[in-house]
Amino acid sequence: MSTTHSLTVLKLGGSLITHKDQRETVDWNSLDRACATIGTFLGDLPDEHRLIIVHGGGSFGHHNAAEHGVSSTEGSTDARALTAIHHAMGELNGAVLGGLHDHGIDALPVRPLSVAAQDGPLQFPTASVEAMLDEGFVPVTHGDVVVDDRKGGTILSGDDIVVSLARTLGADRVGLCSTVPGVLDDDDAVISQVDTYDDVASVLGGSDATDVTGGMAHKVRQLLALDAAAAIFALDDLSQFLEHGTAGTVISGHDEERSH
Ligand SMILES: Nc1ncnc2c1ncn2[C@@H]1O[C@H](COP(=O)(O)OP(=O)(O)OP(=O)(O)O)[C@@H](O)[C@H]1O
Ligand SMILES: C=C(C)CCOP(=O)(O)O
Repeated sequence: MSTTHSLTVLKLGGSLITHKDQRETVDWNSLDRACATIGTFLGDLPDEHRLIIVHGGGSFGHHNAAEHGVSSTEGSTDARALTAIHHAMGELNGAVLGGLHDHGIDALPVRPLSVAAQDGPLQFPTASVEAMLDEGFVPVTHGDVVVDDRKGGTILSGDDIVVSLARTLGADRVGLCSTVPGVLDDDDAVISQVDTYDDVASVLGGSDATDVTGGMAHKVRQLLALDAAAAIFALDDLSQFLEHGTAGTVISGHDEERSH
């Protein structure tokens, strides 16, 4: 892909676009607000700016995966169960695509189970994503089931896909939009910058809701392993992130040793 294009990888968190504590329930209001904000931004964009959207599982993926005992570390060889989890993620992907289309965004689905493999490191081929970007589409991919070396199928977090795509395609901006305004300290104040995992290890937890991929601690670990600066923020700051590339908590630096 030509390096003259600026690329943003944005994750819409499952906590944001679903009611994570209610099985398979889309948060239509938040989803529509996010899509409207993205639509406004893309409407103002010069042609050379490109966007990839990744979404999480929320009450679609995590509930299904937990019921079947599948997580990012616990695999299953039950094809019916793995298909059910993948199917639930497809329903949520359809809702996200619909919301984006409603706001004039030329979004197309990319289903990870069909293209990715967890063979030690994640293998996520990008030919289809790059072709979509080249043709002016917005690829929309998501956390999913992935076939994992010697484990059957495990759960691939959208956060891992963000990092993989950002690294492979050399993203300029990386953002995770969730329900929290950033990484919070013990007093619930937003920590503006994180440079090492140890800086924030004591305040990091999982997710308040059912979550099989590790919640906030996993996000920070993953983003620290990325060369590009990344941001974690809430919906109110989505517009600022899209326009300026920073919002909420900025995670910077290549803290690879501590990120594994
Ligand atoms: N120090 C912290 N600061 C902010 N949130 C934290 C912290 N520690 C744990 N959390 C939890 O992390 C959650 C966000 O992670 P979660 O994985 O639910 O987000 P998401 O990406 O929107 O959802 P999904 O994983 O379904 O895509 C918050 O709702 C909060 O419960
Ligand atoms: C639980 C499934 C299937 C996807 C998890 O993706 P995440 O919500 O980004 O961690």
